[in-house]
Amino acid sequence: MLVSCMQNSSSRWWMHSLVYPVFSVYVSKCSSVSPVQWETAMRAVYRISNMDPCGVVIGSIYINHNLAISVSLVAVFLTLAAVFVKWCYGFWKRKGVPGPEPRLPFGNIKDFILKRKTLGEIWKKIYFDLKAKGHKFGGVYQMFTPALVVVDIELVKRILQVDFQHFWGHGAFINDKDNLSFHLFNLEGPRWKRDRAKLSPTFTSGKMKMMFQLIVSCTDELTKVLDETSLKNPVDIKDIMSRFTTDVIGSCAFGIECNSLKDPNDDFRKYGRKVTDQLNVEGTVRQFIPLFVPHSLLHLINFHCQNRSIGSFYNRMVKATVNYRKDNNVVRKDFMQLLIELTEGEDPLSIDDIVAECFLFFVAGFETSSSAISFACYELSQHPEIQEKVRDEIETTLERHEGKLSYEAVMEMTYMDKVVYEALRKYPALPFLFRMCSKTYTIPDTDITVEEGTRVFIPALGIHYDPEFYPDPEKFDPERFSEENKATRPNFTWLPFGEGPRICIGMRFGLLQTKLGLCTLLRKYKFTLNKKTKTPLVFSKAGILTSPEGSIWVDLEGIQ
Ligand code: HEM
Repeated sequence: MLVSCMQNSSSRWWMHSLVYPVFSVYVSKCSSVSPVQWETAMRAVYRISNMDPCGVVIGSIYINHNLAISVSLVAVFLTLAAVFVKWCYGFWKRKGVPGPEPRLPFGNIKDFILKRKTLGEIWKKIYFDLKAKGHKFGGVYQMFTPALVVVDIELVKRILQVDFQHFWGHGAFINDKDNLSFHLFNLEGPRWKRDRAKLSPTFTSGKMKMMFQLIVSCTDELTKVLDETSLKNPVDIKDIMSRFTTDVIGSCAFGIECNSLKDPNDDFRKYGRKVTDQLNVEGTVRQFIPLFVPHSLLHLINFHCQNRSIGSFYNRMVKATVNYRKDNNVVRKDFMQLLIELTEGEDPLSIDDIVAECFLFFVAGFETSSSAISFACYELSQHPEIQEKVRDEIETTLERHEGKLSYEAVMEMTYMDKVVYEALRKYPALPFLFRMCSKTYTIPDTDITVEEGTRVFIPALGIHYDPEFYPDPEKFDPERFSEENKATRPNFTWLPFGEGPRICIGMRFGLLQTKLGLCTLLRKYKFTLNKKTKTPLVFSKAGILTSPEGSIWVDLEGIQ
């Protein structure tokens, strides 16, 4: 049988490639025949069967012995890979956790990798699918890595707040050799706790009041630029507001006038865009690598989350400002001053810490606030009655304050608050929150454990569009945030700033600059949506932050 099979030319090379090497080792292991004796015997078989021991001929093609071995190795490798993938994708099933079926090789994020959906939209869909089946959480896979998606609001609260000691990090990558990565968002454990406690007093309402005039100075420039650009309608509101918030953060965190409103190509804006612009391929790829590549490997290759030119720019900028202020006894009412004070006294921050925090304030502060202003403009431009109402509120409030835009006046604009809160509900800058499990956790009322090192996602966008909490969720309705309506919803259902001990430390500042940007625009102009804006809005698939594809274009009409 063996010989007749070998004499059949089409099956011969398979016998040759697969059976010979495996069989020879097997026989020599299981019997007293040595490999050399087995080799000699096989050569005899080849001679009888007319086969060439260095290769075989199929039709007119000669296949070398080495190639045959390679093919067999590939076959073995593919079999092992298939077993491995099945085992990986069985992780949640083995634990009894429900979830959508993963697909090779992207797991559950294929549409994101292929740029068909944002990551926020993917977790939102999974949230609704799980909720429809009555599940409180579900297991998903980012490529091959298992992660948990939380649906139940009680469990959201536990993870973000009550059981925080099990989930106190974002699971970010920190490179010891890159001082830019040692900022609050990335830090975990005792170091995060220490820095958070040190930085929190920097963001009290007293400190916001202190910095208020610095922001107002930037609104003066915003007014000028709006006056110039309104002559050539339509206006790219996202671009102008990004330049405005860049100037605000530049002034408050770095103590410099960066003038990106005047000069869109200013260095500060240029580097800011390098970090956050979702069209910057290198920046986007660097953002995602730590999500998918094991951190041990990233340490090995000394991976930097930012291009090194960005690191040098911010290091140079902050160190020069700190030295200048120290040498010349300059004191300014801004974040930089408060940070410099933290380099003195007990357990001081180092200059590298300050560079990292300034960098974070900039990155976390300008894009998030400018997109909040832009999305609010998008909605207001389509709801003239709401636009009119908030404008009226600004005017009547300012009348009470002798026409002066003061901190107290802005704090009294409660309808403006509702408009901004509703815009942040519909368009949260970060459409999902994430935590890394730092200590094995048993999900309450189950025997399911979440292991240390598992990423947990809270689908904020899903929660914000859940009709159980926000009926008719697509509708822009600021009244959802009246005191009576807020009281009907559970806590942890409005998450644009996160929640729990890791809630956005700059929330007050972010809201303040958002409201001031809107005030400046609303006082001088009525605005409507220009048809250059894609409606319904399409979101950019490139990065993590919620950002419109293209931009938001409005037509401005001056108010006499
Ligand atoms: C509308 C504006 C803003 C939005 C929507 C926003 C949103 C967020 C979100 C969602 C988080 C993550 C919270 C979590 O994981 O639970 C966060 C964290 C953070 N944000 Fe903001 N942010 C804004 C403005 C700012 C500003 C202006 C600053 C600083 C000047 C800032 C500094 C930070 C910092 C330092 C963290 C990390 C906190 C920590 O991990 O302890 N943010 N922000």
